[in-house]
Amino acid sequence: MTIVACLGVGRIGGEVAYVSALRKFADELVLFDISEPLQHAQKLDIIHGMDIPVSTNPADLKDADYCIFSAGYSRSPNIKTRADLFDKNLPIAKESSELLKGFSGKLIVVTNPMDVFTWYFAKKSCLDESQVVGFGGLLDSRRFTVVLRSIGIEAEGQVLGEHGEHQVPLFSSLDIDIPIPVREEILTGLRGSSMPVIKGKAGTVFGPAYHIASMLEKIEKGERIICSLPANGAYGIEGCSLGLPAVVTRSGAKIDESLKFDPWEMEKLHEAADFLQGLCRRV
Ligand SMILES: NC(=O)c1ccc[n+]([C@@H]2O[C@H](COP(=O)([O-])OP(=O)(O)OC[C@H]3O[C@@H](n4cnc5c(N)ncnc54)[C@H](O)[C@@H]3O)[C@@H](O)[C@H]2O)c1
Ligand SMILES: O=C(O)C[C@H](O)C(=O)O
Repeated sequence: MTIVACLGVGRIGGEVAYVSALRKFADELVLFDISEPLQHAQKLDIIHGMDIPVSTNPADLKDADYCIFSAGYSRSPNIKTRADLFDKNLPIAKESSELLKGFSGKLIVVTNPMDVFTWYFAKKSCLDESQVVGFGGLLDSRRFTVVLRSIGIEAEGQVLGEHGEHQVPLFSSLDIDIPIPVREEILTGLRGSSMPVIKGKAGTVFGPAYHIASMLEKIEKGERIICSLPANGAYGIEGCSLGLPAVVTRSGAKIDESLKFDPWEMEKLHEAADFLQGLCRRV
């Protein structure tokens, strides 16, 4: 029996609840949002579709196996980067950590800037670091796969680093050599890949929700994923959480340190770490 909770049930939380019920991953849902009418509407909309117990009692959050943290502000077209949401979403993360007292499941951090809030919950909240993992790398990797396919390269893209401007697509693992100027051009495209969705429908929904639900399933199976974790010295990085390959289970996570980076990738990864260390110091 698996209980999935969503803390913040706007676009992302609502869709993840729906998709994880639809995929029969969740046997029970707990929905919490600061907006009571929205929370009620999301519950009704789900149970009008399928038979699944849905609690809206915040006291039930602590009994969930997985809690998706998706409360807070999202980007509008005039908010340039995810990092620009830091000041507005930090108080929401702090408030939410109060609601998570006694929670012993796995927290999946989605709210942006996601890597920084992963660090916050892992290092500064009432939770144990082993309970916390950030979502973003699987989505960025899929976007990279889509771009590679559009230029005739059939490969599964992998994107590490920040879920944001300092993302690091891995080119050296591809069968084909991609020159630096082309890499930079692709990277610029990847940085902007969610904006047409935000402009067209106010926020990304299906892509993230699909991959968050997949991530829960991969955690259950102990499959390798790309996710945000405090690096704690991996690849020579300290003082921040960022996207790395890892095997994550309910009880912990093991970063896969076997990847080999070329100099361009290594430089980008350390730029991501430098940037995120600055923000993580502020939590
Ligand atoms: N990591 C990723 O890949 C990824 C993908 C998509 C969105 N996001 C981020 O996820 C967050 C949510 O995005 P969204 O599109 O669902 O936004 P949204 O505005 O649709 O939903 C956010 C919800 O949070 C609620 N909320 C605000 N303060 C709260 C509090 N203190 N307690 C409980 N609920 C509270 C709001 O009422 C709202 O319903 C944003 O920060 C967005 O940037 C991240
Ligand atoms: O781009 C955003 O602001 C939303 C989210 O982080 C995404 O990548 O879809």
